[in-house]
Amino acid sequence: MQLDGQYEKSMYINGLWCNAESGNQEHVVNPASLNKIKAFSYGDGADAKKAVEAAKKAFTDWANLSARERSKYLYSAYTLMMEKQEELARILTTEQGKPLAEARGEIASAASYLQWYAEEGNRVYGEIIPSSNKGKRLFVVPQPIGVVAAITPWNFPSSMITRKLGPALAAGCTVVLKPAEQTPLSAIEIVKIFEEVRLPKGVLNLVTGDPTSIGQEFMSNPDVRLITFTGSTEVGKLLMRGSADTVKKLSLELGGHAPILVFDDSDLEQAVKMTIMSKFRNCGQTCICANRIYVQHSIQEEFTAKLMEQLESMKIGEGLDEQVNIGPLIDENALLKVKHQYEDAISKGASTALGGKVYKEKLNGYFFEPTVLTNVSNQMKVMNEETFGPLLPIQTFETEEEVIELANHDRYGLAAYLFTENLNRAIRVMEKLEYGIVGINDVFPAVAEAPFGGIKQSGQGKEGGREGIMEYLEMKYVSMGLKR
Ligand SMILES: NC(=O)C1=CN([C@@H]2O[C@H](COP(=O)(O)OP(=O)(O)OC[C@H]3O[C@@H](n4cnc5c(N)ncnc54)[C@H](OP(=O)(O)O)[C@@H]3O)[C@@H](O)[C@H]2O)C=CC1
Ligand SMILES: O=C(O)CCCC(=O)O
Repeated sequence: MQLDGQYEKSMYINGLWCNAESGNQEHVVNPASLNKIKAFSYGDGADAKKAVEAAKKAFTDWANLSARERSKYLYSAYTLMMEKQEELARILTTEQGKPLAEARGEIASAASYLQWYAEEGNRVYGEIIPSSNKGKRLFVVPQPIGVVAAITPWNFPSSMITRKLGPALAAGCTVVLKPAEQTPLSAIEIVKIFEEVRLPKGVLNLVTGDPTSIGQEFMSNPDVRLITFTGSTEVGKLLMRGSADTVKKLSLELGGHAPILVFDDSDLEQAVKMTIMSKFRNCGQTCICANRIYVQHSIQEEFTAKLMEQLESMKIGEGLDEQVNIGPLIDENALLKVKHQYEDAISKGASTALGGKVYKEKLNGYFFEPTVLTNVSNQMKVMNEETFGPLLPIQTFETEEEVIELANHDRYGLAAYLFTENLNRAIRVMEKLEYGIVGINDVFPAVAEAPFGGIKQSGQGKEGGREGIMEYLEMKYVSMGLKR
């Protein structure tokens, strides 16, 4: 795809690229330069309805293929995606802003979900239950749930899509995808890959446009049997409420507010390095990003000094520049949210150890300096709300019990991390953390082969791993009377 400001037909319904029925269009904006890079179709509920009809029509044939046959399409899509890694990474960086090295990593990660589910689709087993009645046989038969509506965010415009498409298609479901309006280009490219591997028409459909109207159609249409969503907790709740009337299954990957616990018996070099990687990758816009850092009091000075030393060398700028390691935030609202949390913390007594300003040097985009706050307390917004930006607050603690309490005192429960070299402490603390994912001396838990997902207001359901495909399956129970 040439990012040349031209118009891109971005709706793919029943195997055909098309415009929105309304004829409306919007632009994709590069968050680093604020240049308009491409126009795309801005559809609504009417387009979503057509897409659901197409997905419904395609369902029976797709579900009736053998898992092996479905797997071939996924495996070919994986191979093609890896062949196009560089091209796709550049598109991703241009519309989303993350540094190119991270974008390349995201494409590889996105492809890995297609590869892994191409394999896992072949291992969807049923069950035979020993019956208490000699005259009966009891079975459980897994079957695809039906038409799936997938709503995805802008922070990982490729991998959040394939994390849903991989297991859904492998299970035998058909899909209508609605990507974020900031990043439709990566979604278009993924659909083109499936078109190129000749996925049967209607199995994968794409609608771009008005989230409220498209979301309304997904929620009210009885033919949509599952909504799988990654995004904010607020929209997740709205989808839950709106899906009540049609009693849909929901798989929700929502906000997070991850704590990092650094104990005095940790490998400090490793803890500092990984804290930086967790907090500043994707400019802090990752739902499992470290949001609050708790450092044991006795090592706080040394930890902060080492952290600052490493942060000084970070380069802010446009992600296509290979030297850059911090790109822009996605839009103005995201920038204002970070600024607001920073000002709130300062007004309540925090000190700025580094950064603190909107970054404008020769750049038009939504840049904020990597920022470190010390003298931080529980009353500050940054310790209570998801930041989604490059703001790193450090609070100290004295005891294990105290920091577990601080970490768990939250409405979110997605990911938490701890650094310690003490095996007993690692297990003890891990077991007490009320989170769906715990990283011990590790901040990169998201892999295709493991179940990713939150508890509390961070969502329900899992993506990745054996559990990930279960979201897309119904377990049909069969009770059979036996004649002898
Ligand atoms: N868990 C995660 O990975 C993510 C968490 N977030 C959190 O959410 C905050 C806000 O980000 P934002 O992009 O606004 O997140 P949203 O939850 O608004 O967006 C995520 C997806 O939901 C869609 N959407 C928005 N409103 C509706 C609706 N009424 N019905 C159906 N779909 C809808 C969006 O479409 P559209 O783009 O067209 O608005 C997008 O595709 C972030 O600052 C962050 O805290 C955000 C993104 C990802
Ligand atoms: O922000 C998310 O929802 C997923 C993180 C993906 C990753 O770590 O690669």
